[in-house]
Formats: sequence, C-alpha cells, structure tokens
Amino acid sequence: MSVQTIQKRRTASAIRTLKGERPIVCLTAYTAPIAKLLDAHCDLLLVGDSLGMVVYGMESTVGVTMEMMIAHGQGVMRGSKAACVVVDMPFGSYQESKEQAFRNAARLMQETGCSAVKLEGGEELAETVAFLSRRGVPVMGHVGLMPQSVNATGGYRSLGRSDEEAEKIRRDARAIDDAGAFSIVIEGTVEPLAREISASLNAATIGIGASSACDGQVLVVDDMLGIFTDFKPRFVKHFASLAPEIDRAVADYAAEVKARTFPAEEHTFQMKRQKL
Ligand SMILES: Nc1nc(=O)c2c([nH]1)NC[C@@H]1CN(c3ccc(C(=O)N[C@@H](CCC(=O)O)C(=O)O)cc3)CN21
Ligand SMILES: CC(C)C(=O)C(=O)O
Ligand SMILES: [Mg+2]
Repeated sequence: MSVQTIQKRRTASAIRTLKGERPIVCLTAYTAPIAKLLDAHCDLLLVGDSLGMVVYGMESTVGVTMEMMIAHGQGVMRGSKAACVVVDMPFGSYQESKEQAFRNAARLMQETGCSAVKLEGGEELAETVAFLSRRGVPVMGHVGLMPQSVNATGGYRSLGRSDEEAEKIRRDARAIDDAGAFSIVIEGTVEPLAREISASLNAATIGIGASSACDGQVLVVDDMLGIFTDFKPRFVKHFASLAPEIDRAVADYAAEVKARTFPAEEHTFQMKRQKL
C-alpha cells in the first residue's frame, strides 16, 4: 500500500498569519496554464475582474459577469494546487444587499472551490463584509482606487494626497478590517498612507501602486510579463517583455507556412506507421 502525503492548499487565515512574518506574494491568474506556472511562487492567486480588460478587451471591469468569474475561477483552481485562490466579485453582484452578496459569494465558492472572495468598497460595504465573514466566507477587501467605480470617479487616478482623500481611505480600510476581512488590497495611493494603514490593521494589506510598505504585493500577470501593453500604470514593472517575443514567434510561423518549410518531415504523418 502506498502512503500519499496530501499537500493542502493555503487558506485565507494562513495568509493572514504571514503578516509581520514576510511579504505576501500575489499575482492575478485567469487560466489553468498560467495558474500552473504561478502556483509554486505565489501565496495568493487572484482571479481578478481585470480579466474583462485583459482577456476580453472590455473598456473597464464594469461589464464583467458572475459567469465569467466562475469559468475562469474553475480554470485557475484546476491549474493550481498550493496557492490560496481568491475570486473577485464582479460589479453588481454584491452592492445591492448583504443577502445578494452572500448568495453570489456562496455561488463563487461552490462552483469554483475557491478559498475566498474579494469585493471593492469601504465603509458602505462594511456590514456586507461582516455578514459574509461571520457566515464562513473569507473576504478580501479592496480600497483606494476602485476600478469598478470608474463611471462615478471619472478615471483611474491615484488617491490620498489631500487630507480628505487620505482620511476616506483610512476610514474605509479600518471599517473593512473591523468587519473581519482577512486581507485588504490597497490600490493607487501614496506610501505614508499605505504604511500607516498596514501598521494599524489586523488584515494583511496587499498593495498595487501602494508602495513597498504593504504586507504584500499584487500585479496583473499580463502586465508584469509584458503581454498586456494597451496601457502601463506607473506601478507596473515589466519582469519580461513577452509581446515582442510572441510577435517574433508568430512572424516566423507565418513566414514558414508561406515558404512551406513548416510543417517539416518530423511534423508529418507518413503512410508507413511511425512512432509518435
Ligand atoms: N492590465 C490591467 N492592469 C491593471 O492594473 C488593472 C487593469 N488592467 N484593469 C482593472 C484595473 C484598472 N487599473 C488601472 C488602470 C489605469 C491606471 C492608470 O492609468 N494610472 C495612471 C494614473 C496616474 C494618476 O494620475 O494618478 C498612472 O500613470 O499610473 C491605473 C490603474 C488597475 N487595474
Ligand atoms: C489588480 C487586482 C487587485 C484586481 O482587483 C484585479 O486584477 O481585478
Ligand atoms: Mg479587481
């Protein structure tokens, strides 16, 4: 009889306990093959609603649906085994009431098997975050620049330089922390504020455009690999430039097809059976 050691997936509470121990590593993932490549290196994989813009070419994240998040959440769960997988709740799936939020969060967890959900919002969503947290749904918050509110804010702009903006983000983060979120994404704000918030909360803060003072970092994977290049926020670093590499590979393929040099002999089945 063989004894098999089952490596369990990281839980939301295990992520929370990394705060103060070491920085938390997070990237977005939208598909099984990318999740498989990221899994060994990331504590958290976020199935972000940024997939609307990155994968589907939408103008914003507002048009993303539950069905899209479920399909991609399933793919990322199939491709990964160790990382804690968090799925973004899409716009319109949680703002109406805490009951609506629970129904859709439960659906995301049941249909994908993800470990937690993320939703954007501050004080106005605190009751919802508490409702979910107390009923078995680990919640990641998201404050500062909130892309689902782009139609109300009029654009993607970093926040927190004025006393008013800083105080709003401070209060939002505190409210979501008090409501029981295990972690909070802080997007698009200045270092002193991100540092102060990170030091004062129980939740693990995950920064994107919020300095190195957060408890962890997240980037959109297609941004950091240099695949998505429609726009480049200041906070993006290209750790690879795959767009030119893909361009070269596809140009080579096209040239070989036109020259009939691909497929070659080794890619061709002959009448006499050969080993595959
Ligand atoms: N590919 C991609 N990466 C992201 O980080 C991302 C998405 N898509 N889609 C959803 C949101 C939208 N995000 C964005 C989009 C644009 C800026 C941007 O243009 N920022 C400017 C503004 C500077 C300012 O005025 O404060 C920048 O230069 O960083 C920032 C975040 C972050 N999220
Ligand atoms: C960038 C992260 C925080 C996100 O919300 C997304 O990818 O949708
Ligand atoms: Mg998002």
